[in-house]
Amino acid sequence: MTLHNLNTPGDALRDAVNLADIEALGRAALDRNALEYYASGANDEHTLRENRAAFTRARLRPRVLVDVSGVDTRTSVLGLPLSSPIGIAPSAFHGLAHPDAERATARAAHARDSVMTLSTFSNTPIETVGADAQGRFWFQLYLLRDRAHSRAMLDRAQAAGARALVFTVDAPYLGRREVNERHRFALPAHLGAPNVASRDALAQVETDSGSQLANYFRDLADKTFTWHDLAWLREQTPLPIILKGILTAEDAVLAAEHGCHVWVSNHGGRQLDTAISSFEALPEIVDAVAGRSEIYLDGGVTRGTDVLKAVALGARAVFLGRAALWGLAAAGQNGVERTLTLLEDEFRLAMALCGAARIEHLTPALVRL
Ligand SMILES: Cc1cc2nc3c(=O)[nH]c(=O)nc-3n(C[C@H](O)[C@H](O)[C@H](O)COP(=O)(O)O)c2cc1C
Ligand SMILES: CCCCC(=O)C(=O)O
Repeated sequence: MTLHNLNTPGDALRDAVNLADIEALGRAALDRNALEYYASGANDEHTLRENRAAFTRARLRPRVLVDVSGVDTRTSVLGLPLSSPIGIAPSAFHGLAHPDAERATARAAHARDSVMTLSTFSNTPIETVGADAQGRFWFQLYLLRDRAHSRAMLDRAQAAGARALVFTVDAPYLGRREVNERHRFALPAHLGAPNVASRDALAQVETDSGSQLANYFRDLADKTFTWHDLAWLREQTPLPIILKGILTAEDAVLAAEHGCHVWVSNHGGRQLDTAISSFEALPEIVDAVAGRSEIYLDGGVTRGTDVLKAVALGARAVFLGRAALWGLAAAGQNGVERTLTLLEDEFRLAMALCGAARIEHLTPALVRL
């Protein structure tokens, strides 16, 4: 196994005491093109900031004099055991962060008993990542206008050991990340999107105006898909389906009625600016789903107390978008592992200080919104 530690000395990674320290290391390792792609949100980035602010506003109501000599953070998602309710959200193009790209992320997820969600737009083919993740991965689908191609990706994902299909529903078009428009974000020539297109096809995408990615995605993605079409998707794969990008009780009810699990997300503030934070959307969704489906959340999770608050309010697990990317940029597999470990340790301590020794003890009474 190659371990590239290109930019961050091992000491600096070891000395990182929180995810903000790792973010600083990750940012320092990236060039402007990659950094702006990872960091940006849509338009004025209100939702991007609000995802964090909402967690901070919520206050904890800790219980005391509980035996917390042994705190157990373990849980499961769709039957897959996890060391803690922390997974990795799908993000495109891990090759911008590190030469080991998605392979490093997958190995980290496996090593830490977590789960990685592999983006349709990975720089590494599904099969390679599947081998590294050893069953600890879900596949994220962007439905392409070419349905046969979409179907083929689902078959490949299942054959590679994916345990669920994460169907992203908040991005018929990409949101406008203005800094990417201004600086014409483009995928470097050495990286491809092998699940989706040949390098030649990518090279032909117009780069003279705006973000190459937004231009490319506009032609590729299916924008016609509705709730009625979910029956079609259901027929294409036996995997459990998770709808990623749900923000309202109304849509959560529809998701549950269609037999889907619910991933509460505003895409890290990259799609509809001023959309509600995922943490604030969570309670009405938990109420509406009423136990019919599993509920996950992403957006702004960087502290153990964030994990605790989301789980207390009914999320089965939370997922890391940028936090995982900063770890990957900082030090490849080691960096992602360190990110997961630090957050899990913070979560364990937060549980202990809340008087909760088991995941089942995390209830809404611990949180004042
Ligand atoms: C650089 C980047 C690329 C992303 N690519 C995808 C993607 O390919 N598919 C997808 O469903 N979501 C994608 N997302 C959204 C993430 O899955 C997730 O919803 C979001 O990053 C969570 O917010 P956080 O970054 O604050 O943790 C991407 C996010 C970022 C930052
Ligand atoms: C065409 C890849 C889209 C990736 C994505 O979802 C994002 O940049 O937020």
